[in-house]
Amino acid sequence: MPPILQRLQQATKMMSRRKILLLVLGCSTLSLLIHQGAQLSWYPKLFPLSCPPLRDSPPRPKHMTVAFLKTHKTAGTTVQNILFRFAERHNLTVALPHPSCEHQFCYPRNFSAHFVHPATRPPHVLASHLRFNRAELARLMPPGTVYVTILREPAAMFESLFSYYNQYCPAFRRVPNASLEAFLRAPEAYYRAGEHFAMFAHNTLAYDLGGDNERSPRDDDAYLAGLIRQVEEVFSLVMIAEYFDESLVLLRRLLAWDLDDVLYAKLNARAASSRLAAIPAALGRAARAWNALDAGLYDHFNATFWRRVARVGRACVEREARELREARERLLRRCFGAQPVLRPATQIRTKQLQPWQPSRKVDIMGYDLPSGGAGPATEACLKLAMPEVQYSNYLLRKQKRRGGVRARPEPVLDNPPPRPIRALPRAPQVH
Ligand SMILES: Nc1ncnc2c1ncn2[C@@H]1O[C@H](COP(=O)(O)OS(=O)(=O)O)[C@@H](OP(=O)(O)O)[C@H]1O
Repeated sequence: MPPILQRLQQATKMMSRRKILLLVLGCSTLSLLIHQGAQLSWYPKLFPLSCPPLRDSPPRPKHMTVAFLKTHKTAGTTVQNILFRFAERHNLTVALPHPSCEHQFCYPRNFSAHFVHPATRPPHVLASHLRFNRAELARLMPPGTVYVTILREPAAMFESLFSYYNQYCPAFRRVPNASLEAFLRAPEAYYRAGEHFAMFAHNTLAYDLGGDNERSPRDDDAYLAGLIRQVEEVFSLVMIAEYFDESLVLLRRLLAWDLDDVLYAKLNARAASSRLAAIPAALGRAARAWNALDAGLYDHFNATFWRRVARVGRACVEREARELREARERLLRRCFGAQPVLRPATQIRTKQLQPWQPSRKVDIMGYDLPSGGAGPATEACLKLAMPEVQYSNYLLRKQKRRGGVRARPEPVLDNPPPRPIRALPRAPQVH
């Protein structure tokens, strides 16, 4: 072979060896990245890949006293269910409303410790609807109680309130064709401050937090600032419904709980047919303008939420949220079958799992146990999907038995609330 051809052949061999070498190098780097859990993340390399250790030295025990302010239509029932199950697993006492308050602490009245059933005092955990009253809660809850609440984007929240309370709230009932658009075009035409359940139609978050829902930040921005300050003084964590899993990561870190302690099934969700698929931008703006106090609260606490996430490490929070979602999916499959689906109450055979229905026009969904609920994990699965009304009744019965007050007559409240919102679930229609 002529020398020029020999040199060419050698050069080609060198090239392919270099290519192979490069290929091997590339593959091993990729597999290293995947095995380290970096998973080609979009986060800049500055963020830590693992979370800072949760447990301090000496290890912090799980925090056992929690007061959760359950605001309306903000995913609060799902959080309440997490807390109820935690309380049961750890043999804690849950504060529950006196029967004449229904399943809420005599909402919409200002909370009073008198609304708490005596068999559920002194409590470790409180998670039922109430209108916040700092002094009365401090009187009820043990020192060191951690206060937590949750907010939701005001336009989405208002759409949910409008649909859910359509038959209860006179301001909504007056609107022709139950049209959210008509209401938001001229809210003053339908709304009367001070009438029964008016708080469901105007700045519900501010009302639940103990504020004056008729104040407008446009006329009085100091009021909003003062309300924010009060919330910050009391609440160690304000969760955000849109970032539910991230909120649970912060919650479990705050309370030194395990990730398993905050697994959940989504509760109290409306069927797709009972909700607006998307809120048009103009409607969203109108909802925020009408609920300007709530919008101000949400914007502030949404910003502080993300600052807090950044302090823990955004990549770390996202990673834990991902772990939580994976564990939650496994749990749902174990409990509700290979393809766990939310179903309307009419398709739920297990009575204890039928969610309360606010009206014939709104479908609230729930889970059902497969094959009539046979299997070892049944009890835990039942509780995981148990709606608020059934779970509150169950806990009250259990705690009364524990306290030995079964035979005693219920103490009567001198001034019970006007009308309960939640009675028993609507009976399912048989097809
Ligand atoms: N995990 C999670 N993440 C995001 N959103 C969730 C979650 N769980 C419940 N939801 C939604 O929260 C709405 C029900 O809120 P509440 O349980 O607080 O309602 S209530 O005031 O107790 O009646 C209800 O909203 P709408 O469906 O828009 O009405 C639920 O779908």
